[in-house]
Amino acid sequence: MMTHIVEVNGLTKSFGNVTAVDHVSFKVEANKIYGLLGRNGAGKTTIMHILSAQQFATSGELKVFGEAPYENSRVLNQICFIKESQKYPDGFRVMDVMEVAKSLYPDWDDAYAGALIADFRLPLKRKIKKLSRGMLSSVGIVVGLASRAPLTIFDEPYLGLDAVARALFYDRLLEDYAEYPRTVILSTHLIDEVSRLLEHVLVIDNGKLILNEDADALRGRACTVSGLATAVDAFSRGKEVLERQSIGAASTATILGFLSDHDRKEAESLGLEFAPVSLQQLIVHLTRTPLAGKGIEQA
Ligand SMILES: Nc1ncnc2c1ncn2[C@@H]1O[C@H](COP(=O)(O)OP(=O)(O)OP(=O)(O)O)[C@@H](O)[C@H]1O
Repeated sequence: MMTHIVEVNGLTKSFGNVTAVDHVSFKVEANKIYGLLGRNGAGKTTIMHILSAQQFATSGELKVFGEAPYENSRVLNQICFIKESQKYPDGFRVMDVMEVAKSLYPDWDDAYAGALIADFRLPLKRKIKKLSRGMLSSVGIVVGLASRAPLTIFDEPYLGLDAVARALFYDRLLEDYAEYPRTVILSTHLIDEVSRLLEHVLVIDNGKLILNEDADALRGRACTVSGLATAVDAFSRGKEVLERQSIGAASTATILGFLSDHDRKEAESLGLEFAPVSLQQLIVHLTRTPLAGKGIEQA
């Protein structure tokens, strides 16, 4: 049985002299929630456009549900792609979007869509053009969830969405996913907010895949130690320190790598305190360096 629903090998996409996606290889397993993370312009949207056959790769191999996705209805029927700036035909009302979605997605659940519309307080008869920015995002989220597509891709789906609506999205996604497992790829900058949802993390930086790891494993990948600067110094020696901050005699160091029992005992004896590093902090650390030698010339 096929468990990888996406297989990408050496995927590259260039726009003139900009390499938006640079030899990226990864696999996506069925029935998992993936976070596709990275800074602005990293190449996330381009990858999602290629997976959903909205753009051609310049080179590399791509299989989605075991096949090339281009003009392939067997594959495309199984993908729902929700983007932040979705355009709808003039005059479309919320109910028209739902009707079209119903005809597009074989696993669409009308009753569930209705419940979500009520949850997100969407006025069915209102024209899409008259919706607020946040309501427009909610329309996309309702379509993405109710499509129950085997591969559902959300690209920054919540521009303008308030905190209550975002929490509703996360809760509904988790509940429905538990009942109807499918693969979700979520691209977002709100990493802390979605952190509990993610089972696997792909981090793209400047077109390259720099991290492809199970989210739980990643959560244990770094920690901060704090205490007296001299003790932090002694403990950090020989370890990979991502960040160091000092205030007076007190210091904090963010250390990459798993700490052994021996390390923990040493830290205790030095009077140091541990704290976990959030996924967001870790990713910020991993992607914060400037692009050496590239400046802003790349455009
Ligand atoms: N149609 C295009 N023509 C030229 N350059 C493009 C085009 N689409 C994307 N790019 C460039 O490719 C790079 C990756 O863009 P992409 O939209 O994939 O990034 P992203 O990770 O989704 O960013 P963000 O988080 O800001 O949405 C950027 O440098 C962007 O300027």
